[in-house]
Amino acid sequence: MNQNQIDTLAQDIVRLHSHTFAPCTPQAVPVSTDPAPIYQAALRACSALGFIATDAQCLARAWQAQTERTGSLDLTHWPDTVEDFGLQTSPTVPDFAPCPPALGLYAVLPDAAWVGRMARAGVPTVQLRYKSTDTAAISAEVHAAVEAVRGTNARLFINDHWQAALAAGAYGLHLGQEDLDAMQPENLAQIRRSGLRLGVSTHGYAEMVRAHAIGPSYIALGAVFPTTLKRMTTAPQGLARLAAYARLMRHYPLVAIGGIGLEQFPAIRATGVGSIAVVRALVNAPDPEAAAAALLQAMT
Ligand SMILES: Cc1ncc(COP(=O)(O)OP(=O)(O)O)c(N)n1
Ligand SMILES: Cc1ncsc1CCOP(=O)(O)O
Ligand SMILES: [Mg+2]
Repeated sequence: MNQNQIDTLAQDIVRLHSHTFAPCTPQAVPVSTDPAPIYQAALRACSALGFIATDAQCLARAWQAQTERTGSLDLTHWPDTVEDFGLQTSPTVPDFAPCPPALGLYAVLPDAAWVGRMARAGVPTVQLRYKSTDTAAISAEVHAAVEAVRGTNARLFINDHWQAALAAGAYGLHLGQEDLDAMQPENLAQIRRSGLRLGVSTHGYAEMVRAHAIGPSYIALGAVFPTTLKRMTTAPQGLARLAAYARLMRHYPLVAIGGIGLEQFPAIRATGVGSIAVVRALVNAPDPEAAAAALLQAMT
């Protein structure tokens, strides 16, 4: 295939998928040494469709693998098969304790008092997201959160503080990509052996590939919409990408997060994710219990 044919192929992929991923902010095409024409065309197309370099590279490999696996180039079929992303259907390492496939409404909360309040309001999955570097304060808040959900049906995940989560006997732990960077393989192995469930944040294809290699209990996908609560290094993913990610990661319990309120619930649910995580929709609500009831209703 010559350069003109590769360019035409790239344009065809963009033409067929730009309506799905619009609006797109084209990204620079990453330098690549892979000479395969499908890879080259897909790399250009995915960059034009707004995927950041690492994600465009993952997608280009997947387009190439999909074509080799099926024996034909189907430009209409956006890659959605884990094997085409170089992943096995079941991860080998370390494979964490399972959690239910649908975690339902997931409240991410700033302290143990909020955790108890939302657990008593019937929210099935709650997270203590207590930002502090004071080890004693962290330990006290995590223990208080574990106590706060006692007698309710809520599953409690602890954000960031894995040692405290282990010590307090929480249901699970949530880690982001930077948290994973700071972990030793032995730390992850210890968490897995303890039976603590692990949720991992992802913001695109490359991070999903990384998460899959760890084999977490669930995968969080975000930020779907702009959020004021966290400085994100990636652009909001939007509904179309969320749907594509949800198709690829369908074997995992999935959690959508970021800028989601009651109004967005139907569209998010339609992507197939079994859980929606919110912060402001609950903690900024004039009546958080009433807001929880409405969000719970929208989850069913
Ligand atoms: C359910 C869920 N998804 C994503 C996050 C974000 O985690 P992380 O990227 O580590 O950022 P911080 O929350 O630690 O600021 C989350 N907490 N929960
Ligand atoms: C912690 C976190 N991680 C990704 S978005 C986010 C904050 C979500 O808050 P909100 O639901 O208020 O947008
Ligand atoms: Mg974190």
